[in-house]
Amino acid sequence: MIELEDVSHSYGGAELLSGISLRLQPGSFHFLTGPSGAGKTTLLKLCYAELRPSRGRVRLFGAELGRMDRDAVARTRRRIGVVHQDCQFLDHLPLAENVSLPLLAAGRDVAAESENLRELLAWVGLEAQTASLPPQLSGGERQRAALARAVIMSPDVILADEPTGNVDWEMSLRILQLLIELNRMGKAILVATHDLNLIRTAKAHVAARVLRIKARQVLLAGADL
Ligand SMILES: Nc1ncnc2c1ncn2[C@@H]1O[C@H](COP(=O)(O)OP(=O)(O)OP(=O)(O)O)[C@@H](O)[C@H]1O
Repeated sequence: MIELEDVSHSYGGAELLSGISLRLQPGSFHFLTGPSGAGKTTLLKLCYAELRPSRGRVRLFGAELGRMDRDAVARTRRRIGVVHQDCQFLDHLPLAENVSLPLLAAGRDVAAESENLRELLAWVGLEAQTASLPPQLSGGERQRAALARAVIMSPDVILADEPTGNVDWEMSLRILQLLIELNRMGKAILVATHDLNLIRTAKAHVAARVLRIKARQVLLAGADL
């Protein structure tokens, strides 16, 4: 679904990621870990074509990114749901409208999908907060809203950047459970996280691979994690 082949990325001439090869297949579950500043967010951005690599090839659903025009990239990105590290909501719009923004951006009839939206918000446990503005939400509520927004287009792949960054352990487990449910529906999941306890807990429930960024490379972590 998403394939990186010998990909490198530089910011301002300094190479951050070097010769990365990675393949996210349907139904796979990956964690991506590594020290702060190692390039986890950058790698996710390469996976959803927010960034183009300085070198190497990115293939999305079989099509080579370098050969896609802007429309094709936009269409392809709808198949990838992203949970951003800082959630990125529009603070003046109620939660339900924020979550349905991807539908609007794709030109879909939001009113016709209100039942799906209601079900999705119930699934993440936010049915009582639909009219709340983002600044009125707790960290855990924001993270679950970000997850709902990431999946509203029924993507095939979900990329989550520190989805449990600012929440307590109980809420981390709840968010993990939602990601595991999505994986059981057949979606490929990639979660960038610092939280090794979260990874260990997940591995008891799902066959997850752990990738670690070290010295500009991505390595498959051992079973000791
Ligand atoms: N647009 C940019 N221009 C220049 N440098 C950047 C840019 N984006 C990120 N960087 C730098 O690249 C490095 C990696 O950043 P990135 O956000 O990918 O790391 P990360 O592993 O996700 O970090 P964290 O765990 O702290 O979120 C950092 O040193 C950062 O300052």
